[in-house]
Amino acid sequence: MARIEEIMTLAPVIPVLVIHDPAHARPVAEALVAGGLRALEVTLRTDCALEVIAEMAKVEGAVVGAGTVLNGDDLKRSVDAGARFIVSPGLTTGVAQAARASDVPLLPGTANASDIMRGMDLGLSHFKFFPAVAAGGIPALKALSAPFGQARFCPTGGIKAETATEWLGLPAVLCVGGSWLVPAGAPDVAAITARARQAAALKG
Ligand SMILES: O=C(O)C(=O)C[C@H](O)[C@H](O)COP(=O)(O)O
Repeated sequence: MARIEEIMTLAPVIPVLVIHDPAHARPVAEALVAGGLRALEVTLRTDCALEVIAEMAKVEGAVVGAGTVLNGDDLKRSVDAGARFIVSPGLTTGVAQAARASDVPLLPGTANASDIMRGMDLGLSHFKFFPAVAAGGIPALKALSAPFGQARFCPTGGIKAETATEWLGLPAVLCVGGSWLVPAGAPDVAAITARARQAAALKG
């Protein structure tokens, strides 16, 4: 099993997190883990993201990764902060090589057949499908995954609690990603845990 597959199968949903205050890191991670979601994607969209990764990595049961990783430097900084997996909106040779050099599992974004073929050339078989809804939704991923029998996906982008089940029903889909679990602002930990619990119980 590819190591990224172990992360993709910890739970049906990977929360995509945009955290603006390092003080929110631990309560958010604890609330998500309490609800049954262990793989947490902290996007490098905020200035404090690396600090957030380091804080969340201290939470028991959390498997913290970095998202919005755009190049090898982002990747190395994320791994140094404690990221145990890497998510990228796209797929570049630079990011793939940096992931191999750091020996960290990579979930790179793909949106078409050429992206997937380039990933396969780089030895990858597990991909994010991004932006999932805007790139054609379920019909697009069904059609795309047909020629690539071994490929497995984490669709992300535009997926919500109400639509996740349908995506999870596709045989090539191991999990979905989404930002709906943790809305912006001061964290309401009870609400986050409730949403996480609901997400963790989703079945394909
Ligand atoms: O930041 C990144 O690395 C991305 O690739 C984008 C995120 O995964 C999506 O923006 C999440 O999508 P929503 O669940 O629709 O908010």
